[in-house]
Order: sequence, then structure tokens, then C-alpha cells
Amino acid sequence: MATHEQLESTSSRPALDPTTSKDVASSTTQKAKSAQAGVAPTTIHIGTRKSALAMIQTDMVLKALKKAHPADQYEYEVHAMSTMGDKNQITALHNFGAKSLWTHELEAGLLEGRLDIIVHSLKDMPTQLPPKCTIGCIMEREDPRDAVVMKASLNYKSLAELPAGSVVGTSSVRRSAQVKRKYPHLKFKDVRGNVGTRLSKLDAEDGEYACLILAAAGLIRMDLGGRITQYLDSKTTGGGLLHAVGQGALGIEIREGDEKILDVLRPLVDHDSTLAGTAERSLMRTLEGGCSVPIGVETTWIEKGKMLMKAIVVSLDGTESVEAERLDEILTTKDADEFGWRLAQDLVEKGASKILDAINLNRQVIAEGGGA
Ligand SMILES: NCc1[nH]cc(CCC(=O)O)c1CC(=O)O
Repeated sequence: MATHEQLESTSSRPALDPTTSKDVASSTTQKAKSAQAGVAPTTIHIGTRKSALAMIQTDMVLKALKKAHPADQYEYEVHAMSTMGDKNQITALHNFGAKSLWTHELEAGLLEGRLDIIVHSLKDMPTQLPPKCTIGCIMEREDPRDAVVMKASLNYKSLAELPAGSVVGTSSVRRSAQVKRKYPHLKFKDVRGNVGTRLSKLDAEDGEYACLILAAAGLIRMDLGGRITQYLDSKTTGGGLLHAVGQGALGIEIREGDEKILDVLRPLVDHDSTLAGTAERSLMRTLEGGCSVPIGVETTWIEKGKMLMKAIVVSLDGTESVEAERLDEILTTKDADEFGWRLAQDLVEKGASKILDAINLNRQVIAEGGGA
């Protein structure tokens, strides 16, 4: 497998480069190994973005793969790339067309056969993947909730304690629009960059933010869970918040119909997380009509096979919202897909289209905050 130094050594390359010295090096190792074992191991090429969180998540996948296939029949090579989205930190997110910005270059590598799998935060995957690309695996979900991280020098813990005019850092309209409804006296400001950058902006002595709202999952995976001062979910006293579709789950993208890779990934699939992810993505796909919108969800299992899903669509300024929830038996991905579609219809019947049309008219595309 590729070591950290090897990954770092790829960092100066602008994008996916098929002819890396790493490939040559690994084919030598492969030869040496196959000489011993008599069978050449298959190399699985893993694509990922290069942010710290993306690298940690890729490492989790790598560990899970090695555990699932202890017999040395596979070798793994990680190809870390900075995507266009990572490089273009200056242009406001909503000026970009779509979420696919984050993944386009990796998908090109997948389709050209230079990569076999791409590790993503499921949340960052567009609901419509490019032709011939598909989700091969959704792994067990980490805590899907959003969380408040208070500036280190402040003694507050929760949003409710913040004085009027305090600045909450988030680039996600889903988050700001929902929180604004409950805390109209707070101010909201974009905060860009990866999780580490955002935290240093928060803690800077002359920094303008009192707190950030981030996905708990990312913080926990980066060993920063200790910074969380409040978890936000539908039950949070004083201001519930529904999380992003797919938040906290890892999605592995593959070439459609790649049975070999599906076999490799099968042991990593988490059944319940797959059903929840499928239902949430179906809801989003039904509502968005080609454009991302501030949709929050919360999916819980009331008992084995019984899914409760809450969803909210919020106007950009947080003044209007439509909420719905559904409870049903969900045993297969087909059930999950239909369930998400039904809940989307419920939202539309309650008037979600008015909010969605206004957003589409605005031609604003709401991204989930960028830079994992
Ligand atoms: N938008 C970037 C992004 N994509 C995935 C995560 C966190 C991990 C996850 O949700 O799975 C984050 C950071 C955040 O929103 O705080």
C-alpha cells in the first residue's frame, strides 16, 4: 500500500496523473510478492480528496478492506488529489454550479480505469452521479448530528447562551436557515476551508466567530470530538436542527457493474446505514430538481426494520419552512427509495414547492459548506 510519504509526494501534482512513479514502485513490490505466493495480488486503486478528513476516512476504508481480506490477495494504492473545489477557495460556493465540483476529477479517473473506488463523505456526493458511476457501498454511519464548537476562549456551551449579535460560522444554508428560525438575534457568516482551517479562524484572538456549526462525524473522526460543546438534533431544547442528507456516512463510488469490486466491498456494507442513506438521497433527489436546496433530515430506527424519517425544507432567510415525517417498515433499498420519494411528496403537498421554486428562481445553489 501507499505510505503517507508517497501520498505527500503526489501533492504537487495538480490532478490525477496516470503515470506516477508510485505505480512503478508498486508493480515491483507486486512482483516480489507474487514470486513468494505464486499468485499476483490485484491492486485496488483508491481515489480520495486530499483534505485531512478525507485522508482519515480513506484510511478507515483501507483498514476495513485489509481486515475483510486478510489473505493478501489484494494490494491497495491510495491516490490523493486536490480537486477543483479544494483549489478554488476564494470563489463563493454558490457561484459554482453543482456539488459535482468536488468529485468530477476523481470520477474521470474511475471511468478511465486509473481508480477502482473513490472514498467520499456520502453527504458530498451529488444525488445524480455521472453515467456509469454508482455507489458500491455505504459503510456504517458515524454520529450524523450537527454540533456546536464554541470559541476556545468563551465559556458558553450552547447556542441559547450566546448574546445577541454573536456570529455563528457556517457556510451551509441548511444550518443557518434552521438556526435563524430559533435564534433570530444571532448573526451568521460564511466560514470556508477545511475543518482545521475553520477551527483556527474560530479560535483566532481577533476572530469574529463565537462558534461554528460542523458535522459531529468529521470532528470525531479527526479526534476533535472533545471540542463539541453542544449536539444539535430535532430534540435539542431551544432549537432543533435536522442534519444533511447522508451526513456522517461514507459512500464508496465505483464503476457501474464492476462485480469484482462489489465483491471486494461487500463486507464493508452496513445494511441500516445503506437503507437510511438511500431513503435520504431519494428524498433529496425528488425535491431538488437538479439543484441543491436547504433540506434537513433525521432518520432513526424505532425498532429493527422500522424507519422514522423527519425532514424539513427551509427558505434561505429561515422565515419559511415546511416539515414532514413518516414511519414505515423498510427492509430493502427499494423500500428505502420509495419511502424517501413519499416523504418528498408529503413535503410538496405541504407547500415545499413554493420555497424550492423561490430558491431556484434565485439561481442560488446551496452547497454544504465545502472543504471537508
Ligand atoms: N461539507 C464538508 C464536509 N463533508 C463531510 C463532512 C463531515 C463528515 C460527514 O458529514 O460525513 C464535512 C464537514 C462538515 O460539514 O462539518
